[in-house]
Amino acid sequence: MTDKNIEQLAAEGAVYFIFGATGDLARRKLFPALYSLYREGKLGRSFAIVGLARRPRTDEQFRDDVLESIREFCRYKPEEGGDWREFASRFSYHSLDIGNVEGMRRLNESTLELEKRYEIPGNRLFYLALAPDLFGTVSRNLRDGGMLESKGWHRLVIEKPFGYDYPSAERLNEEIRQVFREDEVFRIDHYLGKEMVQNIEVIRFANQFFEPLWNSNHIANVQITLAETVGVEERGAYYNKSGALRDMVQNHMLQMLTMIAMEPPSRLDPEDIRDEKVKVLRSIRRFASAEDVSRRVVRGQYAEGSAKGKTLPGYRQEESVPPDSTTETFFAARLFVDNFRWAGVPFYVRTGKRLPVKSTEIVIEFKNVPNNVLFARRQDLQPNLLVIRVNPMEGIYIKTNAKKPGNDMTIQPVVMEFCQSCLVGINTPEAYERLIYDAGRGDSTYFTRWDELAAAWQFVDPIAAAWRDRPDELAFYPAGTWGPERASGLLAEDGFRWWPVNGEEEDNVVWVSNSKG
Ligand SMILES: NC(=O)C1=CN([C@@H]2O[C@H](COP(=O)(O)OP(=O)(O)OC[C@H]3O[C@@H](n4cnc5c(N)ncnc54)[C@H](OP(=O)(O)O)[C@@H]3O)[C@@H](O)[C@H]2O)C=CC1
Ligand SMILES: O=C1O[C@H](COP(=O)(O)O)[C@@H](O)[C@H](O)[C@H]1O
Repeated sequence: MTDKNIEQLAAEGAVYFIFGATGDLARRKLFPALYSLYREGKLGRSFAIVGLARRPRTDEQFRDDVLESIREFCRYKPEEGGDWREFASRFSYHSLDIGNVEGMRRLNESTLELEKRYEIPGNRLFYLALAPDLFGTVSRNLRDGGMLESKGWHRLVIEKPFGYDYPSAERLNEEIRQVFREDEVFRIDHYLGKEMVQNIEVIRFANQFFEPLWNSNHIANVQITLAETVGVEERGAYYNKSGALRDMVQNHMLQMLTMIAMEPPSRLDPEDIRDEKVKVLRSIRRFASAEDVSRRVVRGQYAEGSAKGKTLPGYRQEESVPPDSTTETFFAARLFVDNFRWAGVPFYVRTGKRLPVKSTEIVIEFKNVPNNVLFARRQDLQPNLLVIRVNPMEGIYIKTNAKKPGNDMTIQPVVMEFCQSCLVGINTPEAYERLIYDAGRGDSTYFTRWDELAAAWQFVDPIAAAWRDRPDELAFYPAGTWGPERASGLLAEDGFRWWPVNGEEEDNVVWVSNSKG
């Protein structure tokens, strides 16, 4: 699709239906994102937003809820510019049990009136902020209730988790496919909406610096860390069935890996980009056996610990978690992408809850200069690094070696950082903003296609199966630490180590950054 087409589609406007409008996701992410888009004129020429859930609410009560959520979570404040009343007037609430087809018919009638009033040409975007077991029912009832008969386009935006394993994901996909075409389905992975994840394409494909080096001849290893300080909070009912593998690895971690590893697409077209990503997912070396999983994967659960002088409960002591749970809250692994470009390069991935910092970073560690007669044996020589800081700090830095000023030939590692989120005036859009905007204009680049999702589940399922047979291999780590010791062992076995994340400085490194005055 050309830029011009995309802009025209965005300009047409649509009715945005938020199913699950009284829920947590709508409150914390979706309403604020819609308001930011409104403030930036990105909801199209004309729009209306309909919130749906079972509990009764008047339009006025609903608008008050929305206002509260925007005040709390949005990067734009209704009091500081913009026309809040105009925005609020486009919001309405419809009480509906999505199992009820008659209710859907009534929704269609009121939607036709809305479309007439605001001159919206029948474009309808259905955002399902609902439990996944309702996705199939909603899809069927949207069709049976006549909601898909309007003249414009129809798009279904679906939240994660998309299934629990490959068979359940396939069943779910089949239910949706009975009603929607693949190009009408937008499966959210909010990491793909993050500014720095999207920036990977530019860093890789618009810099002659990096592209020639982006392969196993020059890269020693890749490290992807997604660390969180939070515990399971009140989400135990969901998380205890999911664990880090399904909650983070199957989606966000593998998506970041594919962005780093994929071949350049022939065009910047959603299908071309996603074709390349699928190839990576299919090239990730499968685990051959339970022993292979034990060798290459570390599985942990946080025990009681502390952070900032505060005692933190262990996972099993959390209120919403069974006291004998064997669910993993930490995952680390050594993965390989078995293709020409990446042969033999380890990709170390780790994610966990109750780690010391909140930080998502991708480190590319380069090989040392070959046969460097001058410096190869120097203790002070460090490998070059390229670090992409995804979240919450956004930016990029490179670590190089330089001569320390003085009479001796002492080597000094120097970091040069561009801290994007430190720039005054930068008000980075939230991932959900970008994704709702893209869905509104029909750009599916940063959504997961079914074959990507299928490949990710097919990779992850054997790990879960191996764990079922070996529950004793769960290792406990004190909350507030970097997970089980073995996570460092994974790298040490190959002669590597995890590089510090979150801008933690090491001794003897000169750090030049727009964040440090
Ligand atoms: N919260 C988050 O941060 C994240 C959530 N997600 C995913 O988003 C989805 C929603 O999550 P979340 O908002 O936390 O869930 P909540 O439990 O907070 O909200 C669920 C919503 O669904 C509505 N609902 C439930 N049953 C029906 C029904 N039969 N008919 C109509 N509406 C119904 C509820 O309203 P009512 O009871 O009034 O009917 C409520 O508005 C899930 O798939 C979750 O995995 C993904 C990433 C992050
Ligand atoms: O999808 C999820 O992501 C969040 C972490 O997202 P981030 O944008 O804050 O890094 C995680 O806490 C949650 O368990 C998971 O479901």
